[in-house]
Amino acid sequence: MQATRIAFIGGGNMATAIIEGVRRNQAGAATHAEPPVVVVADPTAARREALASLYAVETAEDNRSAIIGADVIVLAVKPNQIQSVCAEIQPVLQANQLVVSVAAGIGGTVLQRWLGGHVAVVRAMPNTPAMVGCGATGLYADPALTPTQRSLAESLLRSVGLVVWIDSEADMDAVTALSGSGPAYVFLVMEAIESAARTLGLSAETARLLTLETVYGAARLAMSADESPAQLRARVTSPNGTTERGIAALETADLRGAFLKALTAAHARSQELGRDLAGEASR
Ligand SMILES: NC(=O)C1=CN([C@@H]2O[C@H](COP(=O)(O)OP(=O)(O)OC[C@H]3O[C@@H](n4cnc5c(N)ncnc54)[C@H](OP(=O)(O)O)[C@@H]3O)[C@@H](O)[C@H]2O)C=CC1
Ligand SMILES: O=C(O)[C@@H]1CCC=N1
Repeated sequence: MQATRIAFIGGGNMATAIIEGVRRNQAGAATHAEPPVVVVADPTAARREALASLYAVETAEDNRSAIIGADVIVLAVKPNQIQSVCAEIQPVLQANQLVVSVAAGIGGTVLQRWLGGHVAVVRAMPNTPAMVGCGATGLYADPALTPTQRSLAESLLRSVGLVVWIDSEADMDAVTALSGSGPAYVFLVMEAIESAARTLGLSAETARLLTLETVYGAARLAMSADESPAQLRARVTSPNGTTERGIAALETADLRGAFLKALTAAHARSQELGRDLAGEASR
C-alpha cells in the first residue's frame, strides 16, 4: 500500500534524507506509477524554498494546512517540539490519516494522547543514509493498527532502505542507539582513520579517498559474504603481520568497551528524552 500524499512536519536533516531517498527511488523505479505528492511544513522560508527547488515538493508555512488530504503525516521535528506540533495539528487530523513519528524517545501512547486519542500512530527510527537509499529503520506500531496502516508506514520507509518491525516498544531505545545514531559513530571512525593516515604522511586527498573506499568496501563485503565480520577480519589478519599489530592496539585501547559505552549512553538518553518530555502524560 503506497501513500499518495505525504506531509512532513519539519524539513530538517531527517526529513530531507527521507525525501531525497524517496525521490531517488522514484527516479530509479521501473514502474510508471504516479509518485506521491510530498508536502513539507517548516518555519524557515529558505529551507522551504530549497526543498521545493531540489525535490519538487509542495511547501506550507503552517502545519495544519500541510496535513490536509495527506494519507501519511511524518512528524520530523526535534523531540521537544513534538508535543506542540501534535496540539497544533490535532484539531484538523482525520481518523484515517496515519501519523509516523521519527522522534527519538517519545512513546506511541504519549503521541496518541498528544494527538487527542488518535490511534493511527507508528513510531519510526530511520537514519540519514536513507538519503542514498541505504537507510536502516526500526518501526513499532500499536497492535491496534490495521495491516493497511502498517503497510503504509512500511512502504514509505522501505523505499529508502531496510525496514525491521520491532515487537517490543522498549527496544526502540536500543534501535535509536544502534541505527539511529549509528551513522555518526561510523563517521567518527572515518574521521579518526583519516586523521591517523595524515599523521603518517599521506596527503589529505589520498587519506580521504582510501578511507572512504575502505569503509565502503568493507561494508559491501560484509553484506555480500556468507561469513561473519569476525571471519572476514581473520582473512585480513596474517599471522605476525601488520593487521595483527593494529588490531592488538585497538583491543588494548578497549574499542569494544568504548562502543558498549557509546550505545549504552545513547540508549539511556533515548529513555531520558521519553521520560522528560512525556512528563505527567506517561504516568
Ligand atoms: N538527524 C538524524 O540522524 C535523525 C533524527 N531523528 C529524529 O528526527 C527528528 C528531527 O531531527 P533532525 O531532522 O535532525 O532535526 P532538524 O533540526 O534538522 O529538523 C527539524 C526541523 O523542524 C523545524 N521545526 C521546528 N519547529 C517546527 C514546527 N513547530 N513546525 C514545523 N517545523 C518545525 C526546524 O526548523 P528550525 O531549524 O527553524 O527550528 C527544522 O527545520 C528528531 O525528532 C530526531 O529525534 C531520527 C533519526 C535520525
Ligand atoms: O541524535 C539524535 O537525538 C537523533 C536521534 C537518532 C539520531 N539522531
